[in-house]
Amino acid sequence: MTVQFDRIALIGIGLIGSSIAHDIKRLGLAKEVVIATRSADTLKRAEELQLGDRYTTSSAEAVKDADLVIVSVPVGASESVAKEIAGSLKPGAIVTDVGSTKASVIAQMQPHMPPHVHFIPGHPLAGTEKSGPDAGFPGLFEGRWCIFTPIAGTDEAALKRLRQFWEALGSKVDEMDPEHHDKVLAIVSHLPHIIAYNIVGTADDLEAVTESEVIKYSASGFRDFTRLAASDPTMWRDVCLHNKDAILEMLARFSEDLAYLQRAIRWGEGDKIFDLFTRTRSIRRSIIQAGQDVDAPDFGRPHPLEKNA
Ligand SMILES: NC(=O)C1=CN([C@@H]2O[C@H](COP(=O)(O)OP(=O)(O)OC[C@H]3O[C@@H](n4cnc5c(N)ncnc54)[C@H](O)[C@@H]3O)[C@@H](O)[C@H]2O)C=CC1
Ligand SMILES: O=C(O)C(=O)Cc1ccc(O)cc1
Repeated sequence: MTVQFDRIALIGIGLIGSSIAHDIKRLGLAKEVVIATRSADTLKRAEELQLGDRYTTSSAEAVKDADLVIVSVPVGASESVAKEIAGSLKPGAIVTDVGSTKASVIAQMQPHMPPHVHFIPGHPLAGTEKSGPDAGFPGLFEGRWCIFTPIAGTDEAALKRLRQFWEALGSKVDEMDPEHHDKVLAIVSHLPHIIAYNIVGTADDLEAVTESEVIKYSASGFRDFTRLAASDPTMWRDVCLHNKDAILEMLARFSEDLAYLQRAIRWGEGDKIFDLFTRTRSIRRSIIQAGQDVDAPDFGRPHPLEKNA
């Protein structure tokens, strides 16, 4: 693989930042990688893992002379990072992010971006329930989508360079309007996590009644929920607060549909229950037919390249 950038700055070095760092190194995509994160302990760990070439707790310091800046922090920290780096960005630099919500990240970052940089919001649809620099691994983005939500008038050459970067990591790149992205992700990613947090919380509340039965007899259905519900609380709190409207809209529909199912169960309406379950069963089949990898992490199993998979 050829070097694509002289200097890449990674702001935030958790699961996503460190996975990107592994791939940049593995594929030789940059001459130099500078890593910045807020906490000195996390930075020390990134250095021990040899994820980059230079390390600093100052995001402003890290972005100096960087051609590509990738912000991989919880979405609620986007504005503070944008403010911190704004004055140090190199003219012509590409600034991107990996946040799970897009309209809010744009609202937080865009006003601070100087006119001489190319700000291109992005979101790789790949991850796990783990967090921190030890959680990252090479190949996380292989075969997965990365969605860009570009701002109107974005320089085509900058878009192409960023697309080539993600493609080098093995991703398939798509473009979407940020509001549309947020609605789609609300139903396919944010609601499943919220439902998982909720059901595991309910089971935990019941535990006082059932003593240790919840854990002892937890079959695979419940175990799948516990994986999602083990995801990073800061990251997911921020997703909930920063995609509020789309999540509330999807939760309202979900509650209505749950009430329908609840009523069908109450009145013994087996046909209604059977019809719904038959329709949903075919969804997984159509995902497989569409060539999507149901064994990928988003479908509940460890990624084959993940440590301790
Ligand atoms: N975890 C996942 O599966 C996925 C996460 N994302 C998005 O990627 C972003 C990062 O998530 P993860 O890597 O999973 O989180 P993480 O919790 O593993 O890492 C977050 C990193 O950001 C740093 N950080 C927090 N606030 C900061 C600040 N103000 N300045 C500098 N560094 C700061 C933390 O020290 C840590 O290094 C989030 O926006 C998340 O929505 C996107 C796709 C998948
Ligand atoms: O671990 C899982 O199942 C995920 O769904 C990972 C994930 C979390 C957040 C994202 O924005 C994208 C992917």
